[in-house]
Amino acid sequence: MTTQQLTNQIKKKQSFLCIGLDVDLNKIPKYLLKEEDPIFAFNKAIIDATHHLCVAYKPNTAFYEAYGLKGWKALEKTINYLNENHPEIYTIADAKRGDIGNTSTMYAKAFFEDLGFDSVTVAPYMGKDSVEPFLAFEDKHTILLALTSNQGAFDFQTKSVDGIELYKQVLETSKTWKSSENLMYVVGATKAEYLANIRKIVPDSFLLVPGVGAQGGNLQDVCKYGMNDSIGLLINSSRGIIYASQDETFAQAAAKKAEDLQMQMKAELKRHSK
Ligand SMILES: O=C(O)c1cc(=O)[nH]c(=O)n1[C@@H]1O[C@H](COP(=O)(O)O)[C@@H](O)[C@H]1O
Repeated sequence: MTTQQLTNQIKKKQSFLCIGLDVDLNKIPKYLLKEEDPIFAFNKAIIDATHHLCVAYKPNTAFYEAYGLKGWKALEKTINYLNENHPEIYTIADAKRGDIGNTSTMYAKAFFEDLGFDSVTVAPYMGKDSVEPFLAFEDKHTILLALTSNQGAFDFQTKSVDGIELYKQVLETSKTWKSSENLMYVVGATKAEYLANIRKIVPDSFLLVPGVGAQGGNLQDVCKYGMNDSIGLLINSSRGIIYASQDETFAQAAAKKAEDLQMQMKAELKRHSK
């Protein structure tokens, strides 16, 4: 999917919500554990109840890999379900990969070709030749970690090297890489005050912003500092939506939480268009 198509969906749905499908078998309703594939049953119910309220889904692969072959099968069924039933929805494999070139190519094939995701999250630490293999895939996006939502972001990302903070160097340097038009960046919602400076470096790029909901990030602040002329934001919430209830009403409860965020996004879009 192109960024223009994504922006069109955002305008149509009045939403730039990304729902994180981070499925933990200890947190889903107990009665689903009787299903042959409880992870997929949970995801299907969440997708069926929320697809009109969001423009993207982001399964974090850790939550699937943790369950071995069964988990990976559930991930495959989830992406196939999305691509077959909701091709207009943007999909993110949150895998945080990145390695030497030939290995990165295999990671990229796994998520773009075999599973058919629109994008994958990638760590920038190993540099240009670890990221360019992902960028080489046409109409696919590489979402590079820039400034993450966690406390540990201050260990390295905000430290200065030659007088410039590392996350700024990631943004600046990555713009020089081959096919850099296929880049998006992760910026944590908990670091909204950094967004104004980030926008000076990457004014046009899409930003994936996790950390509203369970991690306490503020949607309005993210919009104030991070929205650009074509919106340019995907705001993710995982636990805050999918675990709204643990009984039979879980999917409707998730839809209610998603709707709360979508309404706030609609208000932000209205404010932005004035
Ligand atoms: O790349 C990510 O999506 C990510 C980056 C980051 O800086 N912080 C962050 O929380 N995430 C992911 O976003 C999701 C946040 O989940 P909740 O805190 O439950 O909304 C998890 O899948 C995290 O792995």
